[in-house]
Amino acid sequence: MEGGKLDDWGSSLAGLMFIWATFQQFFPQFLKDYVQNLWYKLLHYFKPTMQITFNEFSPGLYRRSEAYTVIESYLSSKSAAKASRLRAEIAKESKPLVLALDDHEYITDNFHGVEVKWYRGKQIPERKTISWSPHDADKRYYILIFHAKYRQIIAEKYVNYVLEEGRAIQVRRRQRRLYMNGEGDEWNFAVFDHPASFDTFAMDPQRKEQIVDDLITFSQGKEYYKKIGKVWKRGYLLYGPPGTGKSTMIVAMSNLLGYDIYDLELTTVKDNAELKRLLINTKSKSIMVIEDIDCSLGFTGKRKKDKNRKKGDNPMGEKAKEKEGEGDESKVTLSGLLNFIDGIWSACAGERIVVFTTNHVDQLDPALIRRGRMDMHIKLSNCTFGAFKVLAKNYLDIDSHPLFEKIGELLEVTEMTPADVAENLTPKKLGAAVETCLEAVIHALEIAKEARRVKAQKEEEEQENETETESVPQ
Ligand SMILES: Nc1ncnc2c1ncn2[C@@H]1O[C@H](COP(=O)(O)OP(=O)(O)OP(=O)(O)O)[C@@H](O)[C@H]1O
Ligand SMILES: [Mg+2]
Repeated sequence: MEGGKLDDWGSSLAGLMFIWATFQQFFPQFLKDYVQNLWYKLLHYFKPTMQITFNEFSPGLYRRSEAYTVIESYLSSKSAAKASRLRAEIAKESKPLVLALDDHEYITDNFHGVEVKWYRGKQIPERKTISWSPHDADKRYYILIFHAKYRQIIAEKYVNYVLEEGRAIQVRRRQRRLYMNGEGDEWNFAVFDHPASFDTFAMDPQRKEQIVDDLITFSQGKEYYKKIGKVWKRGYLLYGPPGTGKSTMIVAMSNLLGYDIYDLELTTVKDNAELKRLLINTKSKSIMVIEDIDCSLGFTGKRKKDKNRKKGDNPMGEKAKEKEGEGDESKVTLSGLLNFIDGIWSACAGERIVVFTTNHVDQLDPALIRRGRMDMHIKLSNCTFGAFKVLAKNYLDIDSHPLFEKIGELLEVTEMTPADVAENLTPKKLGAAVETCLEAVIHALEIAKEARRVKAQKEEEEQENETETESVPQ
């Protein structure tokens, strides 16, 4: 038989098989098995196809198979455009419906020019008694059908591609979680839906772009990290005065990459062993956050080389020293924390970001923030004119205004955090005019400018007094 004819026959048979699959539930099991076997033999004779089945439940396992759920997510992204019968599901509260392939339906997909077919089947077990076991429920499966000559590319590359894409879709759709450590080595979590994003984050646009690029490069760097032999993780140190957006940026990072956040409260961690157990209990695609690292804990033990430090030479600053005196609330040591960040155990869940925040970067032990541990140091500063424009767009939906010039001038000579500017931009009455909000910012900036002038004058006077006292002979 000619190749083309053979293919036509094969396609017709494949079509018949799908019709059979739709009605098979009305026939006894032995007949179903027999017909199915015959079908595949005939199909293979006319068109040398291959197929891979992915079952919903693997024998002996009560959980749905991961491959099945990942394939389901992948196919749902294709189904809306290609399949004719769809199921509608709600993936996340207040999010649009997800359309997925219906039972006994198939769609085609294309991978580098190779056409494959996916079929979603359902097996209905013969029920004699009522049962709650998932093993006795309808069992579904996906069959991937392709021409035998593409065996290598499909089995080796396409299947992996589908699994990776499917996982990425799952991450985008899932509800983000904010984990907190409580008693012992358990994490408690809350579902997390914070709207902060890099689009609305106020900072110098170029620096912002660098940070976003860095994060995206990291999240797509699986192969790169493997190639250079490094654990797939990256550290960011966010530092700057209170109210400059450190915590907000962490949320923006999580929303950008779809990662969960683990907010680690070091002061409640008993010792290094507990810290290690907490680490093991985390999942990948996450951001591990330690806020205010400078006052998170007083280290009761130090790394060997630290033993020679003089008393009072505590690397973690005054607050840490106070804590050290408070007894043995937490016995986590600096070396315990360093191990946590990049010891052998840190590799237990790849694709992880570690973020430290601090208001006093100069008080941190250099070992803690050296490159390799904290790869990118991000300084968050008082509001610049560029940052103000982002806030004005967020809060008042304006790109320009005659009052902008005055605000720009004032921002150059005085300091105000983005948090304060944002508060002044917030309309205090429903329907408040844009001018009123901008004038509130100008007013606040003028007060800050005056306060700064008075402070500078006072300092100058004090200095003059000191100089005079020094020059008066005793
Ligand atoms: N750069 C910014 N862009 C947009 N909003 C900001 C920015 N900085 C601060 N804000 C606003 O100010 C509020 C306080 O900011 P945030 O809590 O992120 O500051 P922080 O640097 O973490 O302060 P702290 O050091 O006190 O923890 C946020 O709710 C946010 O709305
Ligand atoms: Mg904060």
